[in-house]
Amino acid sequence: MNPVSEAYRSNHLQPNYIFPLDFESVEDVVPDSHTWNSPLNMFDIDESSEHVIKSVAVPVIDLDDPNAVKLLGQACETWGVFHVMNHGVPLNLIKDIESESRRLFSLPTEQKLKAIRSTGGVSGYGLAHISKFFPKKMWSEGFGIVGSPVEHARKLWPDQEDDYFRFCDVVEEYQKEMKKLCERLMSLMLSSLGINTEDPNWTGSTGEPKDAQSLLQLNSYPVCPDPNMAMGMGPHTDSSFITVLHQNGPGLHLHSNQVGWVEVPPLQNALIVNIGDLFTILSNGRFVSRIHRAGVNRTRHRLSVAYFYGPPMDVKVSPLMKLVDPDHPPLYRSVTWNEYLAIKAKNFDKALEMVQIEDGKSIA
Ligand SMILES: C=C1C[C@]23C[C@@]1(O)CC[C@H]2[C@@]12CCC[C@@](C)(C(=O)O1)[C@H]2[C@@H]3C(=O)O
Ligand SMILES: O=C(O)CCC(=O)C(=O)O
Ligand SMILES: [Fe+2]
Repeated sequence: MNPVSEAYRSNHLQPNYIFPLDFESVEDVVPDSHTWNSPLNMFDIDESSEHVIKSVAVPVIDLDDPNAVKLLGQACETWGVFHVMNHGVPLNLIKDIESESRRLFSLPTEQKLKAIRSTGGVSGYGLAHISKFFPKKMWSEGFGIVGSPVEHARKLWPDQEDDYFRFCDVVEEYQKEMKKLCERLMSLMLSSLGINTEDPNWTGSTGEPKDAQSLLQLNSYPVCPDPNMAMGMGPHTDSSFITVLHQNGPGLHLHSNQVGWVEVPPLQNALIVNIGDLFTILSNGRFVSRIHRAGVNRTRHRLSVAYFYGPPMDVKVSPLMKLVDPDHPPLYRSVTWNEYLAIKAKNFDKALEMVQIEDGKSIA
């Protein structure tokens, strides 16, 4: 038996939605399992606009601009997505994480499957978690890294010490820079809401400062013989406070009820920032977590690197007191990131509604 089918077979206890397509064996048609030609009917998106992608410029914010705080606030309230320039992340590090990611996804399928994510796990190789909500599979593969990349690298490059160390060094440096950037962005965005936080750490019930949690997600979208029939990553909102994204080519689309699908092209030297559901809760609905998706293309292997930044897992997130008054009652109940992920794992596109307060009560 070929080693790839053997790996799939020996992992038969894994739910099917974790396994990406074996892209090495794809010829010139999109298999039925990956053909997205039926209406999805999620997030109440008008599916007649599915293939119409408009180019409307999303905000570009220069962190060196003296008006950055005000501009960030406006972008978060209207778009929920923006490009950020002068972000302080070394540009050669962004190139390096992209090439490490390319090296990882270029490994033989058999090797990548050695680092397959466990059921219910977050770290390792596999299809994005949201895959289980869609009737068809997504044209992508992903790799999640929480904390140290060492265990993964050992499985991926067991006998190549140089490859192993290079991957770990770049991932660790990128995680460090992303954490710094996210702390800075969070503080600027909170300032735009009139909240001043000197200390980016979170204080739990014990009074001990706690560190934010994060996940580094490498996404790969192999070339596709019929891009109009396939979907790289289905429509979703992120759960984080914020997500910082690097993409090596066009493919990110965001959705607005007024405009429909909008292309977010890569901008040189910029990173993309996305507001996640937990920031919508924290800001009492002022900041928008925008529905987005990733398309695929015929000629270019697209890569994206997403850094999800959120609160410590056991810290409750609720609308900030300063944003709540008789005219602005709390719109959401308090939840930890873990609780919210569990609600999202069951209710997906309805998760934010489930923690909404109506008449003083929430549904979930
Ligand atoms: C912490 C998390 C955010 C995430 C769900 C998860 O538990 C682990 C994977 C994350 C990720 C990465 C790819 C896109 C995404 C929507 C998905 O399917 O898995 C996000 C999730 C999210 O933001 O909800
Ligand atoms: O690849 C992209 O452009 C989008 C990826 C994404 O939305 C995610 O990882 O949450
Ligand atoms: Fe996303």
